[in-house]
Amino acid sequence: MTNCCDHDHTQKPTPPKDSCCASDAAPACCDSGSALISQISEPGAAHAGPALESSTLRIEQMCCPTEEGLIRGKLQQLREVHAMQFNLLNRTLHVEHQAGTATLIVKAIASLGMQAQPLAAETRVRIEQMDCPTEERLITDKLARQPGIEALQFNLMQRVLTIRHSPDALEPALQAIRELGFTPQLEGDGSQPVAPEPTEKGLPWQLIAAGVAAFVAELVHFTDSAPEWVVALIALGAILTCGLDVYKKGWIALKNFNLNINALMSIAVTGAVLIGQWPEAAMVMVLFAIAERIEAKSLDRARNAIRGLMALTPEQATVRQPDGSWQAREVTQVAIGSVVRLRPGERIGLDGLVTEGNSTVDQSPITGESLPVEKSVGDTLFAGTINQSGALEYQVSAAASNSALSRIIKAVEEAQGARAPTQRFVDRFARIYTPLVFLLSLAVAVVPPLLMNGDWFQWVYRALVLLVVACPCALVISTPVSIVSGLAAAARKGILVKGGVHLENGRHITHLALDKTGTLTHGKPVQTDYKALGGDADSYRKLAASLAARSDHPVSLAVANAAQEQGIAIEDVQNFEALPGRGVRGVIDGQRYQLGNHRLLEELGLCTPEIEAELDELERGGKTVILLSDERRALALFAVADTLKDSSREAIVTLHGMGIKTLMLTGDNQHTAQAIATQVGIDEARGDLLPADKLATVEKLLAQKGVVAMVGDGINDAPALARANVGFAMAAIGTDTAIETADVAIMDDDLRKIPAFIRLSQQTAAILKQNIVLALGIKAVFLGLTVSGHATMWMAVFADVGVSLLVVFNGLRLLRK
Ligand SMILES: Nc1ncnc2c1ncn2[C@@H]1O[C@H](COP(=O)(O)OP(=O)(O)OP(=O)(O)O)[C@@H](O)[C@H]1O
Ligand SMILES: [Cu+]
Repeated sequence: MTNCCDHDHTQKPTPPKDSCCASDAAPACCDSGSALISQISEPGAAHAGPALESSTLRIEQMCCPTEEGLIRGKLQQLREVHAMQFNLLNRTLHVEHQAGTATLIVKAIASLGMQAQPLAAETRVRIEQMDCPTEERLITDKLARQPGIEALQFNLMQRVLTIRHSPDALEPALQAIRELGFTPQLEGDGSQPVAPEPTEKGLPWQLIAAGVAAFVAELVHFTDSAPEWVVALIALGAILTCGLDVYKKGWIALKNFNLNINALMSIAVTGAVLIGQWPEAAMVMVLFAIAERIEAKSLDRARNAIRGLMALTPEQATVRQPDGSWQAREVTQVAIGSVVRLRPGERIGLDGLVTEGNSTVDQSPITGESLPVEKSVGDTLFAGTINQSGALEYQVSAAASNSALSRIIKAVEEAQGARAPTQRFVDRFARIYTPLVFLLSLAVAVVPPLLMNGDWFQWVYRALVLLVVACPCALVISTPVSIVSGLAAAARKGILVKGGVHLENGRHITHLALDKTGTLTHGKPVQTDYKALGGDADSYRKLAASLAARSDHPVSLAVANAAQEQGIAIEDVQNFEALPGRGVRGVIDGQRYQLGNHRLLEELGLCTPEIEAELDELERGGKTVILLSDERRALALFAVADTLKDSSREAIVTLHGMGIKTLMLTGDNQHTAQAIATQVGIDEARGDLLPADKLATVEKLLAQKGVVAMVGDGINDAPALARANVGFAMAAIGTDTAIETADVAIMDDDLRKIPAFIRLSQQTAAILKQNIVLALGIKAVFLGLTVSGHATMWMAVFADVGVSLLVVFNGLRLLRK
């Protein structure tokens, strides 16, 4: 049988080749700065009760922001739509909406003359009773036979099952889950923080009473102070007090031909009763119940490590009322656009833009970087961070459920659901292991008495002990606990890892390709040289500034800023166009001008040897040069220089120490690229690359059997990032594109987080290995002890519990890394 959970759930989006925004011949609407993915959310609907569903629609005709605007406007009018996320690169739209309203949305889009094809609906179902891997197996088997179910993704940590299904397959699936004795609940808005419910498994008094009863039964039996039927009665009381639930679950599993721990325990305890071992049966059941409880408790700790971040946002914010007074409001009730006041030292409740005041903010809860960041009018604030010295006022830019922090938490929780390779291995192993041990114990019970004249009682007893040993719980739980702890530890450092796979792959990285602008450098170049190539220097400067002011490319920004500082007024530009990888062009006063790099000048056929010599000298100094030209000749040149981040050098040294080869990929020219590469100590520099060339370079490295990671800013590097084995996005905080497209999002712009991530990946791998060896080793020892008759049943339960706890605590160690 093919199990739908064996798929790799972390497939990267591969952008279609003909996408208009990724190709070099991009239309004017697709300047390099325009985000390919954007998100909105309706403030009011964020905490409304009804169950939500999310659908991914593919809209072929949607390839430019204009169509996005159209659809956005239309869907915003629908009350059923809660949030939408456009991905122009893949031409998909991800909508969160009220359950069952997908067709309504498709119709609304059709009314705009566009066809929306539902890829699949995704529903998050919370199943409180699902907290052991064995239950997951039960559900997988049952649902795999249902039509219309495309994929299942279990997150045992959150007890959430995400079902990808065709629109009408949800109800039958829920019904099937109910038949297994579970109560599925449709999850509301997944981004809303839900207080984790405490795990209650049989009230403690029941456990205590059962424990006392089991102990008394053992005592009475041992001292022979009452007839055997009294012992049996007390033991039965103990078994029923704490074991009914186990029997119920065990029965459901058996009915579905599944041997989970509950089924094994039920058989073992029943078997012990049948051969008259009453006190032992009671003891085993009590120990098992206690073990389950402890294990659930420690799993809660891992489960809450992420939610703990959520606790960072205060519940209230001080909001300005229409009459100008200030009042404390629940953050979930604050609408986008409201103005909020912050006292010094106060935690920030919502994302927003500063409208008044100056202060510093401790952003470490999100970025892991404790150095305070200066904030003044126009700067972005993030929910969960801490205002320090001054008072601030800010305008709310996102609903509480859609803040950067909420999205980070949501992404990490989703990452937990995706199976890491080790976990897939362990799951497959457990699937063979349990039936195998079950068969072995059958053989142990039957073969020696029949063929070797063994004692029936003795061998049946040994077989029952084996059944207890057969429980794979410790093995199965060890992996997710370690991975989740690793993900949480990373999140605390400001590294958002989008799946256990990446955490496992990180340590294998052999090559790291780095983007230059904004990754190695600050991405804020400053104009250093200006030279008119004959003619009117002042008017050329004005023309260049007018063109540059229209672009948000860092090189243009540098030229525009320099002009502004010198008080140069800018002129109107018609037919403005961005030429990706080259520059910009437009018409001023009826004359066409271009402002761009050497490549552009060559393509226009306006380059001369004199210009080339000029360029050569500036570029060797690590400067980037762009030229202003009209239809006939180059008019002026502008050189800008970017500064290296202090952290870049250190990060590269550490990476080299780890044996990783570094390679710089940039759209800038080869000379500048080489100059900067030498400054930071990078192995190799490749310049003059168009976005498609970056992708090709990554592919070439992949073909050479390297494990290639790429780090970039996630906008024009998106295709290369997606193609690399591990794609890192820098400075991801606040940009949806980066969080969406990257495998690993670095919240601030500190390159040293990459070696930190690799180290964490190594530590996680070590702990995974230890756990598997521990779990299997102790089982093997017990297998031997049992068959040779040295182990009792309660010792087996004890060992089983012991290993489970051991691997869980070993996994939780990662939280402290
Ligand atoms: N809008 C623009 N304004 C001015 N120059 C531009 C513009 N777009 C591209 N250029 C020129 O083309 C070169 C390549 O641009 P591209 O955006 O591909 O890479 P980059 O951002 O400079 O570098 P990196 O690839 O490291 O991010 C730039 O260095 C710049 O000289
Ligand atoms: Cu040239």
